[in-house]
Order: sequence, then structure tokens, then C-alpha cells
Amino acid sequence: MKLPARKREYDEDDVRIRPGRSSRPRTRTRPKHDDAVDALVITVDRGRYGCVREEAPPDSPVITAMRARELGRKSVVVGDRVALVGDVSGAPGALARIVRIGERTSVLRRTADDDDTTPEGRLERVVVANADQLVIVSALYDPPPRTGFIDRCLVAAYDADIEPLLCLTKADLAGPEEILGYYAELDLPYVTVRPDSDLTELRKRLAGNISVMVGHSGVGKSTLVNRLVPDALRAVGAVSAIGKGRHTSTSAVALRLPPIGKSRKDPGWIIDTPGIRSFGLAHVSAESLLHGFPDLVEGTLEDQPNCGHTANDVGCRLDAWVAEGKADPRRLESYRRLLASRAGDTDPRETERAGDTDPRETERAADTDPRETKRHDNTGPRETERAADTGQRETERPDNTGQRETEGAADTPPHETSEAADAAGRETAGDTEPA
Ligand SMILES: Nc1nc2c(ncn2[C@@H]2O[C@H](COP(=O)(O)OP(=O)(O)OP(=O)(O)O)[C@@H](O)[C@H]2O)c(=O)[nH]1
Repeated sequence: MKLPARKREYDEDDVRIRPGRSSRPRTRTRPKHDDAVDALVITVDRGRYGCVREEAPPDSPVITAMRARELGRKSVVVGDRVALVGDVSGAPGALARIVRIGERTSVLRRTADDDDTTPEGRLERVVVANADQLVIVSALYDPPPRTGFIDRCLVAAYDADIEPLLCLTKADLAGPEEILGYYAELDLPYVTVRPDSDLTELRKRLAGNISVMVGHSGVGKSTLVNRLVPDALRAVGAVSAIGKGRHTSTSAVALRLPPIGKSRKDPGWIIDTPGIRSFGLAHVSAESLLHGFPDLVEGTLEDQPNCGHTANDVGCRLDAWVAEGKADPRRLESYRRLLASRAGDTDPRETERAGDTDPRETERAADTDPRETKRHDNTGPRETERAADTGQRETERPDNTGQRETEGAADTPPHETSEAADAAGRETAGDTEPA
């Protein structure tokens, strides 16, 4: 490397706050952790990760773990398959360390807003990793089905390459004909549920999969989760309050489904998402939005190049497609509403009226707390503390400039790390334990 010809004047801008790179763990010097055991992350709670070994008996205790420093910036979310070292006994007070995160087969994301030009729109969260199926729970009556919300979930599912399953509850109060008619072109798999129905069909569809459940408030999601996993509370211990309302600090909890009769087939896992009632789609490109509307895709094939398919695109082929009866006009309307929302062109009340969002969702602090957005612009200790708290933040998008959020204490200067560790229950102290 060539040295500069003249020595530079230094000022306070040159002061390094971060430690030199040499003090960071380097790949080649990392321990191999050959003795690590594989586990699935089932809860995330203030820097602590509840993990279970998938092959262990269902009543095995949950192993509490923290992230090892060597994980760097990588986030750990519910559904992640991780490697653990340390005390993996699951005994009270025992603490293991997550030293590796397995490659994810899918990543379900959402944003707090649809418009990626707003801070909320750029606040991207990974909901869960490795899900195979998105179970969209919708009541047939009280509250009525909200196709705007279902369409949104379909976009999120197709974008994440996760199979959707429509779960229609309260079938004792209304029939599914109308809603199924709306999705007639889609060949969407569905099940109906009533209080007295046996859940065999649903259980069969869940078997062998990791399924994420989403739904508006009041659709009967908790009731369903409790029926599917009667000992849900015990399964995750005191970590979170399953079944009612929102978990105190986690946004998702994975529950092992009980075996189906005498079958030895893996009954699968369901991930309940009590805090999640809407899917902001700012992370989905305008082109990818169309993936949630396979019934419209063919209609766009003969369209003029660069047609944005919005209501303002004169001559958009989709209008003719719908006029010819090849798709339901309400589907085009829904698609265009999402496009407009993504472009920041809609009145949020309009979106709410269309049922895209749960009115109660907008009141929930986690998504709309202005402090959350404000803190995004700084990377000070408080930010780090919040990141350590949730473990749900994601920084993988390179275009998120100004939005980078530190995902854990590992990537922060020492003074921040210690504060974060205080918040996360002495995470750093554990980080430095010998392997
Ligand atoms: N008639 C009927 N009522 C149901 C059914 N499933 C749930 N309910 C009722 O619907 C109401 C809402 O059910 P919950 O399970 O609390 O709904 P939720 O989706 O978890 O709602 P939040 O707790 O707000 O997230 C309760 O009064 C349930 O008893 C059903 O299949 N039929």
C-alpha cells in the first residue's frame, strides 16, 4: 500500500469510536464448535432465545440461549435453525450460546408501512425464518372476511416463496361461498373451521411443515391455536403468554403440534404471531406485487412495455382482461390499491376501510410508535438496546441507508455493548465466556 506523500492534519473527525478490526473475531480464528447441537428457535425475548432440539421428546425443557459474539450482525428470529454450545440442559438458569445460524429456506418479512420512501416503510422486519406455509386465518362472519388483508398476506407469502393456506373460521355463522368465489381463479387451498369441527383436515395440512398463522383480531386465531396445541402455554413455559393478546416482547412463538393419532409422521410446527395483524409491503417491488395476483398475471402479458398497471395507466390491458370476465374486478381493484399504497398515494383510512389493516393494529405501539422511527436515525446506545431487546430487526437490505439498525451487541463499540448487555441481561459477559 502506498503511503501518502505528506502527513495529514488530524482533527476530531478522525477519532475512532469503534475498536480496531483486529479485536474482532475473524473467520479463520473462530472456533469450530464441533460439539454444537442443532436446535430450533421458538421464542425471542429481550436478547434471549428459547430453543428446542427438534428430535428431543416434546416435553423436553426449552433451552435458553443468547447470541454469541461471533454471529456478528446476523439476526436470529423464530424459526431459525441454530447451533448451540454451552449449557444446553434447559435447566433453570442455564444459558447456552448460539454460535451458528443455519441457512434459511424462507424469510417472511413485513414492513410497518407500504411506502418505502417513508421511515416506517423502510423499517423492515423479519417475521419468521424457514416457514413452509402461511396460514391466513379469516372469520367468515364477525369480523367479516377482509379480502384486502388476505390479498396482502398472499403477496407476502408468494414473495417469500411460502405456500398460502386460507383458514376460514366461524363456519357455523356463515358459509364460505362468497369468499371462495372471490378467489375462484386462484386454486387457493383452504380449510373451514367451526367450534364443533374436528381439525383433522387442518392438522394434515400442517403436518411436516412449519406454518405461520396470521389473522386480524377477533377471527378466532387464539381459539384455534389453543385447540391445535392444548398445552401451548406449557410448551413455551413462562416466556410468553400464549393464546390471548400480544406477547410481552416477542412477536412470534413456535409451537410443536401434537402427533396425529398413532401416526409417526412429523405433525409440524405452528408459529403464532399475536402481535402481527397486518403486512406492510414496502419491501416488495411493484413487479413482485403482481405475484400475489396470479389471476391477473396473464392479463399483463399483452400489455404495453412499462405499463405500471395503475388506474392512471391509460390502455392498461388489465382493464380489458377484467371486462372480458377473465378476472374478478375486485381483484384488480385490490391490486391497484396495493400499488397505490406502495407508491404512497393512498389515504390510510381508505386502506383501513378496505380491510387491509386491522384498525387496532394502527394503535399498537410496536408498529407505529413514533419513537421507534425517530430512534432509527441514530445508532447510539438506546438503539442498540432496542435491537438487543427484540432480536427481530433486519439490516440486510443494502438500500436501507440511514436505516441500519444494529442487531445485537456484537457489532457495537465496547461502551455501547456494555449498555446493551445491561439491557439484555448481561449478554456481553456471556459472550466472552470460553467456548
Ligand atoms: N361462533 C364462533 N365463534 C368463535 C369461533 N372461533 C372463535 N370464536 C369466538 O370469537 C371470539 C374471538 O376469538 P379469539 O380466539 O379470541 O380471536 P383472536 O383472533 O385470537 O383475537 P385476538 O385475541 O383479538 O387476537 C371469541 O369470543 C371466540 O369464542 C368459531 O369457530 N365460531
